[in-house]
Amino acid sequence: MNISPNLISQTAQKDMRQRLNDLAKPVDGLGHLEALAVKLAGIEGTTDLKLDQRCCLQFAGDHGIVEEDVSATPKRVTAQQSINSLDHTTTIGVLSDLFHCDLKVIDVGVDHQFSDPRIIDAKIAPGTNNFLHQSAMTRSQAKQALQVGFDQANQAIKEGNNVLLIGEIGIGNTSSASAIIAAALNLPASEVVGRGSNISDQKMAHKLAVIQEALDNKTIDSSDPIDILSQVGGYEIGAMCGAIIAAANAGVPLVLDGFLTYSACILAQKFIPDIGEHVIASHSSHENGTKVALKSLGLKANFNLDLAVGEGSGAALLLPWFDAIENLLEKMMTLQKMQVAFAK
Ligand SMILES: O=C(O)c1ccc[n+]([C@@H]2O[C@H](COP(=O)([O-])O)[C@@H](O)[C@H]2O)c1
Ligand SMILES: Cc1cc2nc[nH]c2cc1C
Repeated sequence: MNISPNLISQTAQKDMRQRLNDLAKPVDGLGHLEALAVKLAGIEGTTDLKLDQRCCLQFAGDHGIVEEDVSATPKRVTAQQSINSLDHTTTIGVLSDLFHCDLKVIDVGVDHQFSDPRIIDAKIAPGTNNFLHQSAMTRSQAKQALQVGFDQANQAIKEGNNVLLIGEIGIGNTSSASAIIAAALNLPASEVVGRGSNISDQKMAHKLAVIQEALDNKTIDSSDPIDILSQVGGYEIGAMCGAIIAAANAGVPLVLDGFLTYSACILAQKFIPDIGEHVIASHSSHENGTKVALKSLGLKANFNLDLAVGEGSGAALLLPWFDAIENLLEKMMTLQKMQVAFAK
């Protein structure tokens, strides 16, 4: 996995501001859509944005920490929803159809032997170890997880996709993501642990205690993303981190989804400190640690619907905004043609 992020083009950003200012509307009239268009221009290095070939990479993995009763959901849902996504009956399955986005499901670490050939088999192990008592995975497995995501993203780009979305399915993974963010940012678990797939107050107190105990029992090098990933991570989270790095290298916009994708991006930030410049945030997740994670990445979410689904579903909901940007740039009348100049 080589790490050589494409430079963000300030020229393309400046040209995009100019192009937006010349559209038949008040200056800054398109508000946040304009900021999004400028960011996309910087990533792609052109004002001639290409946003029509989209692919969501949904990475799937199981988590040993579920033995500690930290989730509301049975573990087998990871495997079930992986198949359901391919049948287009999950949230991302429906939304990816609706918004013209290809969807790939990649098994990086599900505790199930799939016989469905539509699942991309990149299984490293049948789930992580319980990180309360052991390392979640070895350093070598952590590197493999990064490589899986890196390769899958590069493959999707090679196939002609000009926008990548990342998502996941992994029962128990909000525990892992919280521990990753706490370890990476040197924060107590209480600042990042949340309700995940909607646990009760009682279970929430227990989950918090489990994650804090796990962190207290480990010595994690907060500057080393492989150490963090191997001690408390998840295979699908590592893969998402690899996908983020590949997209940044290629200058292809990658849309983050919710909390799990933030944890992957915080790992990617250890490799590429300005990674927030290279990725697009979609929504602001319902999960507790959202604010602190997005702040650390220097990212502002574009919308907040209090989503807590994951799968890439929130990222897909940003796609109509991309359609809007592409169409407005292409079809709108210009002030120049109208011979309109604004009064100073
Ligand atoms: O994307 C989010 O922000 C998000 C927030 C809460 C839960 N989830 C989803 O719920 C699952 C993890 O929840 P849990 O309680 O099992 O840790 C996992 O499959 C995620 O996709 C996702
Ligand atoms: C049904 C269900 C679907 C999910 N998708 C992502 N996480 C999930 C958790 C549950 C419970």
